[in-house]
Amino acid sequence: MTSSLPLLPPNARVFVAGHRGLVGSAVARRLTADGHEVLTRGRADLDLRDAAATEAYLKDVRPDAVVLAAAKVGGIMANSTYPVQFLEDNLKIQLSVIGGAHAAGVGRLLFLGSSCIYPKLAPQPISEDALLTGPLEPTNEAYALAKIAGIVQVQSYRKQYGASYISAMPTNLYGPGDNFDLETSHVLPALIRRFHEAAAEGREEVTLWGSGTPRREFLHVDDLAAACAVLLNGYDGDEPVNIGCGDDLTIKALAETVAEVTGFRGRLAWDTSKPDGTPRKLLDVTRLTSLGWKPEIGLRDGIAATYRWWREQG
Ligand SMILES: NC(=O)C1=CN([C@@H]2O[C@H](COP(=O)(O)OP(=O)(O)OC[C@H]3O[C@@H](n4cnc5c(N)ncnc54)[C@H](OP(=O)(O)O)[C@@H]3O)[C@@H](O)[C@H]2O)C=CC1
Ligand SMILES: C[C@H]1O[C@H](OP(=O)(O)OP(=O)(O)OC[C@H]2O[C@@H](n3cnc4c(=O)[nH]c(N)nc43)[C@H](O)[C@@H]2O)[C@@H](O)[C@@H](O)C1=O
Repeated sequence: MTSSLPLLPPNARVFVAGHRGLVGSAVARRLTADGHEVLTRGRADLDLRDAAATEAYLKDVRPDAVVLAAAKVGGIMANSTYPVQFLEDNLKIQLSVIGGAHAAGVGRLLFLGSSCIYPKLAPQPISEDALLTGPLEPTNEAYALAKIAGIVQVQSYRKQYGASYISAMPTNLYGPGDNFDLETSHVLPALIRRFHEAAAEGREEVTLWGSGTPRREFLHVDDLAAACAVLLNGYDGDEPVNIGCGDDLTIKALAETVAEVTGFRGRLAWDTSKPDGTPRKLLDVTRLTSLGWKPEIGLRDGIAATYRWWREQG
């Protein structure tokens, strides 16, 4: 269901959970630019796995809306190495924040899931109704199940209490504020770092994970934040909404683009002892684009801007 009314009032007070992360920081920038007041709380002051503390905080500040961008997040190796934390931390954060928002009378909430919630071999591009139609990708099953529970939690608050809570499923994201740790990061920041360091050290070969054949769709986080604003203002339906750019490429093609941007001229090698993950997960974004959103940052420009940002961090 869509609405012609702005579902988020002007100058709304919005609690962005996870405001220091890739997504939360971009959403906070966007909402601030749109004239809203962004409320934040660092993890040292509020561990969002603590349901009582989270509810007390939300009852104290009583925001008009909540964006749930706090989560235990990581790339393929982190997901497959630490399934306990990816399952339990995410379930706890979701129970605390979504339940706490309802207890505090918060009228509007946006929950962020991920494209990995869909079956490993879902038909491409993946539409929202592919959810729960087949087995999940094993490297991120624990994380995906936690996120699926979050979607059902949102739908349950809608059904039982009429809450105006919604879910969005972003594709692979990148941009300023990303995690560049080689063990835990997603592929795009890992490639930027690997190629930058190899070029700086004059190395002739860089080894990447897997076979290079899986396909991924990448969206700049500022485009994601714009999509979140569109959804907060104009979408109030039970079904999650996919957020992606509508185009994908192989990891090998991504690597060639990142190598070009970072000035690495050497060879690529592939460590096939590392997992490939799902072969493809291109999202069908018809539902979102029908609300008037479209991506504005092309992949090469986005990678170049992210590379500049990362170098500026020292
Ligand atoms: N990155 C991606 O490619 C994609 C991300 N998403 C979704 O977007 C959302 C945000 O991801 P992203 O920004 O990339 O992740 P980040 O790791 O960059 O940010 C996560 C944020 O959550 C906070 N956080 C984690 N655990 C707790 C806790 N127990 N208490 C308080 N704060 C906590 C972190 O705090 P601190 O800074 O203190 O660590 C951090 O600010 C997630 O739901 C993720 O599933 C979906 C698809 C793709
Ligand atoms: C957003 C999404 O992110 C994760 O799923 P993923 O897309 O499979 O993750 P990824 O970005 O880590 O890898 C993408 C591809 O790239 C290859 N690859 C090559 N070289 C490196 C490398 O150096 N690092 C990494 N991380 N990957 C590499 C890697 O082998 C894989 O084939 C899940 O957390 C999932 O839960 C989720 O939601």
